[in-house]
Amino acid sequence: MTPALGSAPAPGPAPGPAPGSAPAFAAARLRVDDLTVGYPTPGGLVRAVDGVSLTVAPGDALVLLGESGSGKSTVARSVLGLPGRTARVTGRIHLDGTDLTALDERALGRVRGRRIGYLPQDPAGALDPLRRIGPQLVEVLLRHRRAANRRAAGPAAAALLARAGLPDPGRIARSRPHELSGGLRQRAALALALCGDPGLLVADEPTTALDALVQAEVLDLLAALRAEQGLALLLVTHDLAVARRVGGTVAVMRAGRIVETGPAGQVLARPAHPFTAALVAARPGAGR
Ligand SMILES: Nc1ncnc2c1ncn2[C@@H]1O[C@H](COP(=O)(O)OP(=O)(O)OP(=O)(O)O)[C@@H](O)[C@H]1O
Repeated sequence: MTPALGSAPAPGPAPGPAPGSAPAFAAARLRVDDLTVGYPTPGGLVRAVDGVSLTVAPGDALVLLGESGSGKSTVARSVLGLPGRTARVTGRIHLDGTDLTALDERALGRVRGRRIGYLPQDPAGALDPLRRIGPQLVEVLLRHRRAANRRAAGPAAAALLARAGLPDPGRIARSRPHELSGGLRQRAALALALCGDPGLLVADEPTTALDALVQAEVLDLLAALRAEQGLALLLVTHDLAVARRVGGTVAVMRAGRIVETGPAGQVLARPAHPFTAALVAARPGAGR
């Protein structure tokens, strides 16, 4: 991970220079510059994201860490080109040099799924509950032209399930989502997210619904995909233990801004910003 860029500091005591706040990495897979997202409400414009800049290089991870309502998911949804119909968005989002903010909805649709994979918290949001897993994967593989025909797509789907760490891919392919445990379902959702062979995976609280052991397995799988395939990972979490396990760079968000950014071990062990220190103090042990 390149050092991510921090945004303007939040109100409060000056934290000093944030660890790792170096210039943007030229070869960043994802580069977000001065992103601001507002939503009109009867009471005025709510600024969900306020001047966020960050980079994620191939094989690296950036964890957006913060409490509920700090704007993490809005950053993730904006990268996916889905900030919401009423959103007022300014700033730039570049993926491998392409300015996503300049694309129309049709072109963005091609980027989503193919160049950016999405792993939601709840696999039910990704998987059709009525259909078997295998045909769902086959359909997406064909749509993304990752398989020449249905006959070739079957083995490709099985390979994806294996790549997502699923034992006995044949059985999983024949299963419907409700027949699987939560951990297996999340891995199947990951296989679906990988169908387009994306360079970037956006994962929003991907392990929050899982028990600790399965959570660790899924996070380790994401680490393996980064290491082995150069997948870039943008992961949203409110959980310090998750941020610690993912490693890479942590960007701490508060009230729409990044208040501190740097290597996970450093930020969580020796927070420079009082807000990060308070987060760490509230969860003793999670940062270590
Ligand atoms: N479509 C929308 N319309 C109006 N306000 C929105 C919309 N989406 C998000 N917000 C507001 O933006 C702020 C940030 O929300 P966001 O979901 O990004 O936070 P978060 O850090 O991901 O929190 P959580 O973990 O609870 O989802 C909140 O105040 C939220 O109410």
